[in-house]
Amino acid sequence: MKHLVAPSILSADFANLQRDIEMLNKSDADWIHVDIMDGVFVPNISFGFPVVKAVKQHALKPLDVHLMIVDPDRYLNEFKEAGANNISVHFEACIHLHRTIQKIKELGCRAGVAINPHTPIAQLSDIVEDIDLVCMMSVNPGFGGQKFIESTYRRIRELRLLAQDRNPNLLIEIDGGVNHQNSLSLLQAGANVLVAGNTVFGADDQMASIKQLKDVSITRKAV
Ligand SMILES: O=C(CO)[C@H](O)[C@H](O)COP(=O)(O)O
Repeated sequence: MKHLVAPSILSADFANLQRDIEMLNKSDADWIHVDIMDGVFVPNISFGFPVVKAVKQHALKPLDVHLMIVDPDRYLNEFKEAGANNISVHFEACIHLHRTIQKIKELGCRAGVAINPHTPIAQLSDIVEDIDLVCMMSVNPGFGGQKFIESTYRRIRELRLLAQDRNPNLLIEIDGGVNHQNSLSLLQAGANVLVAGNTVFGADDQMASIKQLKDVSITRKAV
């Protein structure tokens, strides 16, 4: 399968959000990545339901919602109603992760688990067959524009190996510090979804930057 590109609107111009969503509609982007931060799970607050609903009104592409919030079960219905197509919850924020994943699926969304850079990949061993995607953090969550953490390559390979028997179609999404220098290596390691904030919205030609991420082509290495 051709990899997917999901620009993160955390780096968009919030004063011109409709313009930026319309740019994404016309671009080669596959999903629109939407970061929700509560100021508790991460040291930053982004935006909530009214903004997600407003984005949904203009978006022609699926909303890939990444919940960086504690106890996300409280808000799954609301995010579905606001327009989420994919919902990822943090491994570190869920006490009953299996139940949370079942709930996301019952809502008709793709179910994802996001994992912090310090959390061992092996912790996903007993949930990997129940999920559609892993949002692998390649920075510490909370802010756009951070430096990519190099151990991510090893972690992608480890996750691909873990998933190969139990969920070979698992989507491995890399979130944080993705750019035109590391995109090929990430795909070669086994990722198949690239999230990019600053690389897209910080570019002079944003649509060209998305196209460049989308056009990376690989011969996949055996894991
Ligand atoms: O989840 C996130 C931060 O917690 C963002 O999606 C991520 O940082 C993307 O921004 P950039 O590509 O600029 O690093």
